[in-house]
Amino acid sequence: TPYRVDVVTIFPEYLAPLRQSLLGKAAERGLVAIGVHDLRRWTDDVHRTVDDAPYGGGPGMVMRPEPWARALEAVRPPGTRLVVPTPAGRSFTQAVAAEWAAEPGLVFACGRYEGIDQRVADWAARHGPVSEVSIGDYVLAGGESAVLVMVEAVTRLIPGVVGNRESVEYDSHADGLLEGPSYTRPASWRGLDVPPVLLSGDHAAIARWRRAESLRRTAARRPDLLAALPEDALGPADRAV
Ligand SMILES: N#Cc1c(-c2ccc3cc[nH]c3c2)n[nH]c1N
Repeated sequence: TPYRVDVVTIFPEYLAPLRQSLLGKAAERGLVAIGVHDLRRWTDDVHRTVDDAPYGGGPGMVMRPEPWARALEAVRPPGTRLVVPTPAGRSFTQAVAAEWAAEPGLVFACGRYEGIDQRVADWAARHGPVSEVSIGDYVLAGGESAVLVMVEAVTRLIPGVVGNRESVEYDSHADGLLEGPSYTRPASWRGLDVPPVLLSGDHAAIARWRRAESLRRTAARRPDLLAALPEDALGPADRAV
């Protein structure tokens, strides 16, 4: 059975890229099934109202709970994880993507305005797991871009979606570190040469070099990742770096 992704949004056309390329092919091959649903389908007034003023005052509008509850009752298979993108969420990481890729599917609730009435997530938690997550420390105008990011990160981990399995395992963040630099032909280009070890054919030396480059780059660009590594992640050879 395909990995099922459903997205509820007031901008369904924003999710059109989900039908392109990698994901489009995976959908054609029956590995992934994607549904995009317009929240306004579940409104009950002639104006198809989805928002209202915030209790307690403050700027902007808040998304009303009732259309969301009707939409999720129609779209969400019981027990399926509901993902709510929000700048106030827990961090979405490669580890979270891997966890979700092992589940049967996901339902995404895309907020707009100042967000969705909190009672929607609270109510939804009675019918299955709910994850309020953020894709980074910057502010977007809505959840749709975050959904595109998370759907890509999760579905590429589903077996068969990415042809070359190895490229998934050797990703940055797959082992908690950043991947090192990559090179291809020509060996010398505009006065810049490929590191000789990569042309040596000595696979043990190449593996050592790549590990050292990965550690060096991680220490330089993301020391937070290095600090977060489990105790036994760095071997004796790594300490030499
Ligand atoms: N995920 C995530 C987000 C958002 C986000 C998510 C949903 C809404 C709804 C209105 N504004 C939003 C911003 N901003 N920055 C992130 N990393």
